[in-house]
Amino acid sequence: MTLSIWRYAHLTLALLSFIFLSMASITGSILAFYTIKDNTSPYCIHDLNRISIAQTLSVLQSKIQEISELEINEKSYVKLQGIDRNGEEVKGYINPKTGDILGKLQIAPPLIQWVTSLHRSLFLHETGRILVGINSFLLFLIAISGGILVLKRQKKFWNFFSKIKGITFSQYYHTLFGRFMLIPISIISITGSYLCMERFNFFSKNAQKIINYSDSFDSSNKVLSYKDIPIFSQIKLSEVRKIEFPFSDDPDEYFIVKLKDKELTVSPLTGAIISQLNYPISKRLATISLDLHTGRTHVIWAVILFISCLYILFFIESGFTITWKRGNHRLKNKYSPSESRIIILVGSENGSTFNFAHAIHQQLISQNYLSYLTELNKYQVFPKAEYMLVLTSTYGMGEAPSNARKFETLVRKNPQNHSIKCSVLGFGSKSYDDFCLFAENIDKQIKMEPWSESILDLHTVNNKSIEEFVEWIKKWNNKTGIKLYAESKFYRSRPENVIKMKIEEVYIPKDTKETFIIKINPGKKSFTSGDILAVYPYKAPNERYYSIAKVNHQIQISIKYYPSGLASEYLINRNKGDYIYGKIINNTSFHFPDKANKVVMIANGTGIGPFLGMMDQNLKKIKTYLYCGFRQRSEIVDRYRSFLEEQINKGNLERYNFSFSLDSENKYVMNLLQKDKDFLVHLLEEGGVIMICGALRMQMSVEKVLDEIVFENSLKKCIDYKKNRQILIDCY
Ligand SMILES: Cc1cc2nc3c(=O)[nH]c(=O)nc-3n(C[C@H](O)[C@H](O)[C@H](O)COP(=O)(O)O)c2cc1C
Repeated sequence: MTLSIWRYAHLTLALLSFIFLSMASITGSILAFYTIKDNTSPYCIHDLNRISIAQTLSVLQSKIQEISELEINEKSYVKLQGIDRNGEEVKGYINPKTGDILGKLQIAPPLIQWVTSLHRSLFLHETGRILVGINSFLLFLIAISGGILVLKRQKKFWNFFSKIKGITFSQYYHTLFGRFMLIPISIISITGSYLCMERFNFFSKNAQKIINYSDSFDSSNKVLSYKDIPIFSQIKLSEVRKIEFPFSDDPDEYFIVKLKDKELTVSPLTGAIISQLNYPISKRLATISLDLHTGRTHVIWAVILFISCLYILFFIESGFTITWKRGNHRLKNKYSPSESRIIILVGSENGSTFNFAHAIHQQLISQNYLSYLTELNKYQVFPKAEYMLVLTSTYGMGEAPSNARKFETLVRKNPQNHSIKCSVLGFGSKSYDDFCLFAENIDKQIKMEPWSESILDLHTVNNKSIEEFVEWIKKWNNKTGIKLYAESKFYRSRPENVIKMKIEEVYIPKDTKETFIIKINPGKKSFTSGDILAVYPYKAPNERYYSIAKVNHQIQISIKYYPSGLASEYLINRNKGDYIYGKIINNTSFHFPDKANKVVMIANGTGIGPFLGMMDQNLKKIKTYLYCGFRQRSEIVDRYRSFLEEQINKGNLERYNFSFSLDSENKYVMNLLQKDKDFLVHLLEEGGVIMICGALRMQMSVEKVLDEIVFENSLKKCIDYKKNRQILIDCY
């Protein structure tokens, strides 16, 4: 329960501030990078803590006639203003040990000034600063809630940095890096918030303490040399912010020495401290905050800040990936809970248990079982249920995942009115003491219900083991007589680059479903006719390849239906609006040759599929001819025919010839080729291209015919034309 509260808090805070945080991280990383560059500049003096004010001033005395100001900035650059021995103005960075001028004063480049303003106030002045302050604080809360989530995940405080168990890629790295970045990100956010509050005078600035010392001097006193002023020998340059020098020998003129924590007024005649102004603690904290927030004082810290900014961007990305994956298991059911015979109830925090449940549900639906899939929290009375499958993970100290917390109460409140065959499958990790404890608890509870008929003992799956899951499938199949796939390979995770694609149309002819057409929207994925679509039925790793056509920016596939074929059975049972998983494979060796003078397309059956797209894409109006063999005249052949007529009207196709092997004509595509042999021979001689798509047997017969007719007229054979890419083949 508490895990979820923190998770929602973490997510809500991230949602509230992610735009700001993205901007702040990008600008922050640029500023940190600039600071790193600045901190490694030759003006930067690293051992200021070894040089006293007196040493530097004594060295400068020999070179500079009059010093008006010496300033040491946060990057440890020593800046001097004065007049040299030739009466020229000096304004630049110096080496405090030698007194040499290192270079002229610099200001930040305009881009950095622009980025700084954006980072500090979003160009919105005071309002912007308030927004920045609020979001900094939100970042702090995100870091804290994230830290608590890690603690909850690792269970014990001393396990905070131990191995992370049982989670997905994004979660693993989100947690792993989150632990290390917790401290720097907390510091960035606290200091950012503090600087905002300080800017708006949240803290008292009156806590200044002024101490006056009496100073006795007589008018005969001369200005002391720097080394004789005791405080100058005591204070190191690392302590100094600025020294303002007296304008003349006037006894009312003093050195103003501004240090990190106080300001001293020092008499040049006696060397005595005339007054001391202690800065309020809030100002000192503001300086420390600025040092920590900007990394201006230490290059290593600036590097850590730079890395932290980049990690904040990573956390935003990975955090949203985790959330998206969790939300990606929204349920779409074909049947209602009241009519369904098989009820699958899922308890899952991070979605992996849903993947197993989906695999079962989809198989049941495609075998025409009335299956209903929902979360354990949506438990209700299922009047027609025969089977109930409960798949659930365990979290925390044997607690329920968040979508299963109400289940125990709901079961008590909603007794089923007839007997249901139940079985519970627990998902967990043996690295936790309470392995699958929640599944165990609900298994006991369900078994006690009078309506439940337990058909299997509780079965557990450690670390999402597919083998252990399949063991359960086998047992369940045996008990129920229902045949779910009982091989591990069906449940392995999908290969890379597989995307979800929406089905736009499933065209099943009324006369025979031997061949059907499916249209799919691949989203933004680019492709062309002749490419291949690998389809993954039930998200299983077994893939089935189809040559695709691009028609109206959609994938169009002509599919031969095999009643027990995994993929064709799966696809014929999809509906418009369903999603399938697939991968588009670029098949350059079978793209339309748009530089050829003429193209002949030879196909049989569904091999016509990619050619339909190629002619539709024939914008250059290359003379194209189609020869295609079918078994018999049918509705789908008529559909092809009307598409081809359209293409002829558009000028994309010159002509087409069909043959029907089971008709009275009893002709094959090879017969069509024989008839047009002169045309084909000329076409090849003139550099035209022949493309062949369809069954392997047809390919072999076509090649044989081509060899015969070509051999009569030239010395070349198919193999030679294949080599110079005048014959292109995609057969299966
Ligand atoms: C924070 C956290 C706590 C977990 N606690 C337990 C536990 O107490 N017992 C257990 O058997 N498994 C535990 N697991 C492992 C999960 O139950 C296991 O990885 C499961 O397959 C996740 O399923 P899901 O992705 O559907 O949520 C825990 C995992 C995480 C990340």
